[in-house]
Amino acid sequence: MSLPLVYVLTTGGTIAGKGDSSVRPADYEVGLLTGNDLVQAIPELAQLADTRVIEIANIGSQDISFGHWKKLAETANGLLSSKEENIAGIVVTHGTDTLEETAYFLNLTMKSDKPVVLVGSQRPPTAMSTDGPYNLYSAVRVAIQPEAAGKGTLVVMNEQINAAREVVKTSTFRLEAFKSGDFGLLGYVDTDRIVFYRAPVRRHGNNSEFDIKNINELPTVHIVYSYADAPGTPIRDALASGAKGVVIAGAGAGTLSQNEKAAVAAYRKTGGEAIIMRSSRTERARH
Ligand SMILES: NC(=O)C[C@H](N)C(=O)O
Repeated sequence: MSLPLVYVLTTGGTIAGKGDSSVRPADYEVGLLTGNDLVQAIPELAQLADTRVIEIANIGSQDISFGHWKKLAETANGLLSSKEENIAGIVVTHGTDTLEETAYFLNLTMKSDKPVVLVGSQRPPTAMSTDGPYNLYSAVRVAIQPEAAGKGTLVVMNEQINAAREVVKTSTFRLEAFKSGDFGLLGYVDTDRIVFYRAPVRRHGNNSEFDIKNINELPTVHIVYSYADAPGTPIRDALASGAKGVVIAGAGAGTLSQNEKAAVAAYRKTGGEAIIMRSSRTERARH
């Protein structure tokens, strides 16, 4: 019997990093190992799946841009709808710093219910007790799991499965880096089985909001973080730079300082058309 086919799309990050010392897991450079290096370092994968690698980039995830997202989304959609190859699922390796943003972008643009699983690591493969290879092995296990289909883009790290719509990085260096706030994780990757406890019901997969083919650029939207007595300068500068929108992460339920309110009011008087949204910096804003 043939093994399920999984494409591994690689973008870089710590999971593809290299350091000089195995006992200093935070000292390394990202993006030095190729996609093939990552897969070949895990011979056990050959018993699980037929894995094929496509390198999208090899960079730190702070440098991921819209161009990478477009290429990732189009590549993944193309592969998943292929008539020639029966693909079980897709794994995307990624730096953890902005992994949640790429995961959410794919959640909004995938046109297939087959699993798309993002994975990264907190320690490079050269570190003692690296989490990279086991996270990647776990991600491939989830990508070939029939139950993982229809749950939107997933993030698998540290034996946990989270939904792209909800997950955020909550720790700079600890292995349990990703959490899904109020909603919690979707399931676990255990050694003997993969267990799901819940499924996201918001739009994704075949029913996702956007068609990437029609999107060639994203409007510039600045995010301004508010605090007590915050000046209005960042809001004024963002609007003066021609941004299409400004999202203010206000305090509490979205309150602004006097200076920020004045900056917004002054802009309104100019008749400018930028959209200004008040959001909240609290961790548990109304969803
Ligand atoms: N753990 C990581 O992958 C962090 C790294 N700076 C990145 O996001 O590329």
